[in-house]
Amino acid sequence: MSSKLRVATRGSALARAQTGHVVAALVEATGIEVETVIITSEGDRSKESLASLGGTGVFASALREALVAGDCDMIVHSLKDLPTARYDGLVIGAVPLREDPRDVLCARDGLTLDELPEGARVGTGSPRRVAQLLALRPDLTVVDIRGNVDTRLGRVRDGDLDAVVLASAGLTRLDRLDAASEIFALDLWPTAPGQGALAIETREGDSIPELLSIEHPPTRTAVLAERSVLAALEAGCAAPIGATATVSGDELTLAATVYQADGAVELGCERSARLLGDDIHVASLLGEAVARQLLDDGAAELAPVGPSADGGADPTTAARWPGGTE
Ligand SMILES: NCc1[nH]cc(CCC(=O)O)c1CC(=O)O
Repeated sequence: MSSKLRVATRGSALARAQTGHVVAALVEATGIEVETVIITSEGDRSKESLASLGGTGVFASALREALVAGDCDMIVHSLKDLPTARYDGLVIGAVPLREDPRDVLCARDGLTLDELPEGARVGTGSPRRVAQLLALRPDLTVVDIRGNVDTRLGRVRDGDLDAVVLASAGLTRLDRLDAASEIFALDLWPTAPGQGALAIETREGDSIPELLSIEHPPTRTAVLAERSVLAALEAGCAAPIGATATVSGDELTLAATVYQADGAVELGCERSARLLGDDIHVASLLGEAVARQLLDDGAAELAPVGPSADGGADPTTAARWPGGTE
């Protein structure tokens, strides 16, 4: 690799902030020179729903094409937005220490979920968050919203919504965690596989030793277990699934929950495994075991997951499951 690294990112404030943190850490640890390249994708430009743009990966594909073409050496992604399927010729070159994986409520007047008035309007574009909100507060009016973090917070500030649900990690990276009025505990409110974590994607076969300085193996192991559930359920980033894994000593624990779209029914499964050398292998096996248990318990009947879910082409599935994303 040349002595200068070119790091690509989406242009949103959140993407630029998280890339800035990665670049600062790389420079501080290794002294290497880093250039940041901003790439605008169809997902950033379009106001269409993400499902109509092709769903999973609309943000990642323009960046990945640039990486494959050699226009940059690495990409900084939000791990939860990265499709689980392998992309030919690319690998996850580093996974840094994860930020807080929890979701938060950002409500007017500092209100908590319990304190929101009956029928309050709460914005989110994520089917998981819709189901979680309705499971706890079936009376709420959930409003499908898109846009960056600032736009979403603006709709509460302007009085158009009573609250929005956002990731703590994104707010922290934008220095806006002050907008949070309640933090949801993970055992009550598991979040998206990979939430709070970043993925540094590189070309397979490239050697970039500087990345070792920001790699955090327990985070890689945990997010791999979470993503392995998603992959084994054959679900995408828009599926109403929460998954949370933690590494404590040599023990990996994974809890996953699949929701019915309206939050009226949910299925959970939690398992642990000992990490004995090949962490990556253990993590993917644990994810598969949890997914198999969820399918045995009827996950495919609750949500469009598993081999019978064909990506929304079935009109009954599409009707049950409005497009959206995390
Ligand atoms: N798809 C949007 C997105 N992708 C990553 C984050 C937050 C940061 C993270 O989870 O790493 C967000 C915003 C949100 O969900 O509130």
